[in-house]
Amino acid sequence: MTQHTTTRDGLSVRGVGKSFGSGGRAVSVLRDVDLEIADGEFVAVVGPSGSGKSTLLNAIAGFVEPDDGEILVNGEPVRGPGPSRCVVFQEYAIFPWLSVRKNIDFGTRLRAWRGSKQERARVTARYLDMMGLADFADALPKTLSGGMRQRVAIARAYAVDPEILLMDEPFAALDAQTREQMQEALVDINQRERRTVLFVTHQVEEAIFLADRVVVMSARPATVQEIVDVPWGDRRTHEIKTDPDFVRLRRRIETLLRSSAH
Ligand SMILES: Nc1ncnc2c1ncn2[C@@H]1O[C@H](COP(=O)(O)OP(=O)(O)OP(=O)(O)O)[C@@H](O)[C@H]1O
Repeated sequence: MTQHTTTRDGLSVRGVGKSFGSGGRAVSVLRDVDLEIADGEFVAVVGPSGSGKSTLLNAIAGFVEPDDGEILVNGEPVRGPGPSRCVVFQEYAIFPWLSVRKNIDFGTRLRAWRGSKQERARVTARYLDMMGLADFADALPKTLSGGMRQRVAIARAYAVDPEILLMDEPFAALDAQTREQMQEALVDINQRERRTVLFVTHQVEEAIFLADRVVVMSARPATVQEIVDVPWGDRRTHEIKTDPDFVRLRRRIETLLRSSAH
């Protein structure tokens, strides 16, 4: 990857390309992907199935090394996984042997914590409360529903306080009703603790409901087809999903996706 000297808050993805395999079997997955996400912005990524959304997220996380281009977090090139980025996966990536409280407390341990033990306990209690987990603080993950486990994963990710939160279809395994509750919980925590978030989803409705901007990827090799602004700021309750402006935006993005899938 080429070196870059620009320093800027947030995430810069510049000219990123990635292929898997070699020779005649090489599959080009990402091509010339450019994306700038400002500090504190919530950006959703949608695209046809198999287009490379997870590959882009994994490249930003540092799990996948791009062949071309560069990725910068606050001006620092990404060279592998690191504490500036924290990933929330579809599967519940929380420690099964730790209680809910200890899982979240682990998040506060991961940051370069300078406060006292009592302060750390207060921070953990705040995240337990924010994600509606206070009554389950001493429970083990196996005793919780899928939605509650994802609440723990999200609370822990916010407690880690990385520069960027990367969420890869975190609600895909949940039933429709739980998914809506989780969307609201995420809106709520993010309105209180504004973070830089990149959120990959299949659902256009979810993307518009959560994000400040929606990045529409093309079919493979994926590139950024269009970036759509979502104009309703913090006005995000489920009623908005039936608002004519919401429906219009959803249809527009769905049409873009249909036109790019081949
Ligand atoms: N490590 C890998 N080795 C080989 N091929 C891979 C690897 N990771 C991803 N791919 C391929 O890259 C393509 C894009 O995959 P990716 O998971 O990034 O797409 P996606 O848009 O997130 O898919 P979906 O919408 O189905 O979740 C797929 O064809 C996949 O098989």
